[in-house]
Amino acid sequence: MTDASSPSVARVALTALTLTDFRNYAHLALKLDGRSVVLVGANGSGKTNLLEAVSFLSPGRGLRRAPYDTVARSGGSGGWTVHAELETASGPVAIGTGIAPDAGGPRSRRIRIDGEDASSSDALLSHLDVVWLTPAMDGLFTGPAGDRRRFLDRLVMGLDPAHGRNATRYEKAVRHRNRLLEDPGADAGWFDAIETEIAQHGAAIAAARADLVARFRNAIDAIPPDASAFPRAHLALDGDFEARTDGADAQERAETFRRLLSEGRPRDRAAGRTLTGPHRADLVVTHADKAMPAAQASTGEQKALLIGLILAHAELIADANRRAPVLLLDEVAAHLDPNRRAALYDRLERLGGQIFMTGTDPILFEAIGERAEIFHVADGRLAPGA
Ligand SMILES: Nc1ncnc2c1ncn2[C@@H]1O[C@H](COP(=O)(O)OP(=O)(O)OP(=O)(O)O)[C@@H](O)[C@H]1O
Repeated sequence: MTDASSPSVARVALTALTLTDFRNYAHLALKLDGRSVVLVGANGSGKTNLLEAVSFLSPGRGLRRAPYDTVARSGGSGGWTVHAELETASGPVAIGTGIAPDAGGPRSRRIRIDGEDASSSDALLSHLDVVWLTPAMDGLFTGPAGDRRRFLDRLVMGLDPAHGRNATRYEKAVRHRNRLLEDPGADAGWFDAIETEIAQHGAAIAAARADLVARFRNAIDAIPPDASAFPRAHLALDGDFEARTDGADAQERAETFRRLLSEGRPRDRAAGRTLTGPHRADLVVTHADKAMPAAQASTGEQKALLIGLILAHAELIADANRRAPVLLLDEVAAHLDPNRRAALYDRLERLGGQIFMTGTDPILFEAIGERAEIFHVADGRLAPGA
């Protein structure tokens, strides 16, 4: 794999972060020197909340998948803001997001870039990529397929910003068809129209996912098995639609999907929902070094696999976008023995991006040395030093 810290990979770093009424932060004005950031503090002090604020600098609902109104501080105005100054290869960029106190619902947030309103949060991807790993992802390999699909779609979005928009349109069209399935008077022409739309978006989604899986495999296979402190993961897609369209080109995929939908109307009507398509796919993760399903690995192995997967993904983004992502690692260091921690910090240094890391004990971060700024977090406030 290309060493992401080569000069042609740009670095993006937050140099300031300002929060108002975000979770347990009434007001935070943080100046950063651009190095990585370590947050040390007791449980419930606000470490994950700060990472979550940074995750809102990318499209979507952040690392907790929280409805936008729920991150507003209890007892605050009802609105919230996150503002960041970025140092990028093309100069400084100011990014802001948030909701107003009277936003009236959880569905949308405002995005501002250099003082101008952006029409979509996808615009953030022009300036930075944010990748995260949190304890909430620990059950990814054994939990519901929907979690793995969402995870996969985030991976895809790191390389293909249009994917999120496609997925939203696709899901909307599938919901529309599901309503038609429940309507005994629904006209065949209405089905034809919505199925054509579903097939177009669905084929694009399946193609983008298949492309990510293939690129991921190439990147993973380029790492010699004993060259990483973390196990290597292989990804594969599993699903009825995926199996029937494996290797097909875009037009064949869309045509096959449209036919499957059309033929499946009686079955789907009986089920009350659309039973074929990318919304039913699963992401299969394998421990490549042991040729074993990730779901069968031990708890510690699953965590190590997940770390390896996220690192490989961050490296893939750096390689593809020629820009190292900002990486948020929540409570990762605590799971590693000192050798693996040191290996992690070295690999992060090679990645070349700004990393935000959390932990309850400063000893976890001793091996980082001068590569990071350390802050102590207590009760929604930050102070320099551990
Ligand atoms: N909307 C909100 N308004 C005010 N406080 C909130 C809000 N949401 C969460 N909190 C508070 O934030 C605190 C949790 O912060 P956070 O999850 O960042 O902790 P942490 O430092 O990561 O802890 P841990 O080490 O346990 O993961 C809790 O005390 C919680 O009550």
